[in-house]
Amino acid sequence: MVRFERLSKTYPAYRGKPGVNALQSIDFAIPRGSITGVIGRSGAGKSSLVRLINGLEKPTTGRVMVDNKDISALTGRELRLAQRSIGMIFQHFNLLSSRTAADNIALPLEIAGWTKADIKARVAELLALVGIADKHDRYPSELSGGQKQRVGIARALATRPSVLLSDEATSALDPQTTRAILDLLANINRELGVTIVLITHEMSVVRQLAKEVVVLDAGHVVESGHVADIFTHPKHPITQSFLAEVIGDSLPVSLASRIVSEPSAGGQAVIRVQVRGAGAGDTVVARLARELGLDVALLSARIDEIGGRHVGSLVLGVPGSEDMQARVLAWLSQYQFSAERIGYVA
Ligand SMILES: Nc1ncnc2c1ncn2[C@@H]1O[C@H](COP(=O)(O)OP(=O)(O)OP(=O)(O)O)[C@@H](O)[C@H]1O
Repeated sequence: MVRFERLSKTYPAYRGKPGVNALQSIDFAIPRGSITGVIGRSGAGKSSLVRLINGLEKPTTGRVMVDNKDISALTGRELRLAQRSIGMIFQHFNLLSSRTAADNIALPLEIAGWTKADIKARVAELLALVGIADKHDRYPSELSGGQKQRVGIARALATRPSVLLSDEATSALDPQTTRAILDLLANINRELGVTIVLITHEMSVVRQLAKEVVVLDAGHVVESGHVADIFTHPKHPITQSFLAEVIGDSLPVSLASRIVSEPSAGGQAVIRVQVRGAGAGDTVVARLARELGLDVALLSARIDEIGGRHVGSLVLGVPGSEDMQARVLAWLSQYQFSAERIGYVA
């Protein structure tokens, strides 16, 4: 497990540039064997957090515990030994171009002083684990992005770490390859019990893989918890904006271009309804139409299922008077739907 205890990190002023409070009052634990997403925008402090976990940076105050060892207090040989229990994968893979896939994977084992025979057996095992046994003798330039990341994952797991840090590991990959790599990480977590810390700026990555999520903004943890809870009840505006990106709260262009701010005779009000909860969106349109005796149009809908709960939004076209629209909003609010009128269409 990884635990941050009242941690802060300040980079001192340098050559006329002011000091930076990169992380402040960081206090949370990443449970052993979990897959935890750490999400934040550029500059939120994600890379600083990674460097603190693997001991490349020292905290200004507080400490980082990895497997009950205070990594921030270790130096020299002790630190290098502790770092063997923390594997790391990177956005740009960081493979040595002069070494084959097998030799890249062997590198940490050579550094750890394994025998040639042990290295050979372990490398074969790792290549099979990541699904590229046939790429043993290939150089990085002969591999696709996904295959390079598989080599990166095998190398990170070589010394049997208890924690795997993934720093934007799928950011350079296409969506299909991203999914395959995230599936591989899920299998590794399940089979080896490795704790995975997913550092990312993409909520879609968190949604696919993580069970827990920590939202970082300007050096602070602004929200954390189970992914399904955060997706269904995001509290902080930064979390809401991440969610809007993945659950498609933005309107289709064809609809957005028709929306105007003033009603017109015979037109409809456009009402957006947030859907957050178990099966919440299933019957809302039918019930609304039936109970209020109204022809409600479904202009757009996007609903995902996350952790067994429905998350997304419906955009309804509601005909009739101001008074009728107010009744619709009141009806939705009575059933705990968050809804707003975003304009009108003719
Ligand atoms: N070595 C350093 N010296 C001075 N300031 C730094 C250093 N590293 C990071 N910072 C500053 O600390 C803050 C947090 O940076 P960090 O790289 O941890 O964020 P990030 O979330 O990883 O961003 P990105 O996704 O862009 O890499 C930023 O304001 C950054 O400019």
